[in-house]
Parts: sequence; structure tokens; C-alpha cells
Amino acid sequence: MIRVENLSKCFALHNQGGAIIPVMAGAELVVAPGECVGLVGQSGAGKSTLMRMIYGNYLSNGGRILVGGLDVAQADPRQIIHLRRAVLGHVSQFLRVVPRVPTLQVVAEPLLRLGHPTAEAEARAATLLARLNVPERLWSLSPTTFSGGEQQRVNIARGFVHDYPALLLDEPTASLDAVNRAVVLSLIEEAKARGAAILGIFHDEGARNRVCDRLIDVSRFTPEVAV
Ligand SMILES: Nc1ncnc2c1ncn2[C@@H]1O[C@H](COP(=O)(O)OP(=O)(O)OP(=O)(O)O)[C@@H](O)[C@H]1O
Repeated sequence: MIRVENLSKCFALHNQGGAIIPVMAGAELVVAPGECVGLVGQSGAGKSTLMRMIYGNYLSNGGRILVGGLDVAQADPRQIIHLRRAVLGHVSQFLRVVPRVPTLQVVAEPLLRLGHPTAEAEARAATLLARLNVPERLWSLSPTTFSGGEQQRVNIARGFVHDYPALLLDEPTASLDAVNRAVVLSLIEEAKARGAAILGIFHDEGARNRVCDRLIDVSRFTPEVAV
């Protein structure tokens, strides 16, 4: 479902004399349907950079990134938008939303964009928000003023509202209490059980051990010159 082949990445520092910094070379990985793979490696090894390339936020300098048959490294923006809408979900650490949109709508939005009826999308959003213990009195408010943990739970609800075949998770349990952490780990296990291919960064070792089938150390892909 997710396949990375011989991927490389350099950053060009335009404000520092155009210095070229190679940060990744020869990266290879496969995530099969129903599998959760954790990215590990010391700080600066390239975990976030690899995730951003797979999501299409960063361009790569060589290699292939296949997600559901599309090569993200070569895809045009329209193809990437379609991929993100239907195939590749992403739960980042921070919620980024349009101000003044109510929480229920923020969570239902991915389903509405896919053409699901409003009542069905909102019912699914409500189920997830309730499961993640976001109080119902908050659902009609914009999440912009919510606490860090509340925002993260809204973000997780939005990321799991559609049954994406592939999911990228960036520290999904980072600012959660034990009860909500357990809910998120169950959501990940349920996504695996329905066949989602999941790639994640989990600094929470207990979470990683519970949900990851394999770990990949990205420092294997750090080019010699950058060490
Ligand atoms: N936008 C950028 N411009 C220049 N260099 C960058 C940029 N983003 C990342 N880097 C560099 O790429 C390397 C990998 O960074 P990255 O953030 O992917 O590491 P990481 O493994 O996710 O680290 P951490 O665990 O600390 O989040 C680092 O040396 C970093 O300085």
C-alpha cells in the first residue's frame, strides 16, 4: 500500500549561500495493508522529512513513493489532493483549521468532501468525538480555543472519520491522558484490523510496542556526508 524506493532528499538553504544539505539517500520501506510500521532513529535522523515526502508536502530529489498505486514523487498537485481526500489520511501533532467552523463540522468534513450525506457524516463524527471524550457542549464551537489535548483529539477524530486505506500518524498520543491514549491505540488497532496500512512516529515507547508490527530506523538512510 505504501512503498518507498531509493528515495533521496537534499535541502537547499537559499538564505545561506545556497548550501545543499543531503539528509536522506537510498530510503526503502514497504507498509502492507493491515500493518503498522514505526519510524525510529535519533532526533534529526529524518523521520518527519520522510513522512512529509510521503504526504507530498516536501519534494524528493530522487526515487519513488508509491501510495495506492500513485507515485507521490511524480504526481501533480491535483492527484495529490485526490490521494489525500480518499486514500491517504494524516494525523499531525497540531490541528490546523479554518477559524469559526464548529468542531462537529471540522470532524465530519473529510466525509462530506467524499460525498457522504450530512446526517451520516455528522453521526460518524459525533461517535468519534464521544469516544474520544470531547464533551458534547464543545461540538458546536470552533476548536481554535480548545486545550492542546482537546485539539489533538479533534485532530484524531478527523483523521479516523474516513476509513483511509493508508494513514500517516505523527505522535498521535503526544499530549493525551491515559484514558484517551488508550482510545487512540484502540482506533489504530481497529484501522489495522480493517486493512489500513499505517506508518507512524511514536515517541511513546509503550504505544509503539503495542501497535507497531515492525520498526524502521531511518538513520540507515542518513547519507554519510551528513553524519
Ligand atoms: N525545511 C528544512 N530545511 C532545511 N533542513 C531541514 C528542513 N527540515 C528538516 N531539515 C533537516 O533534515 C534533517 C532531518 O530532520 P527531521 O525533522 O526529519 O528529523 P526527525 O528525525 O524527524 O527529528 P526529531 O525526532 O527531532 O523530530 C535534520 O538535519 C534537519 O535539520
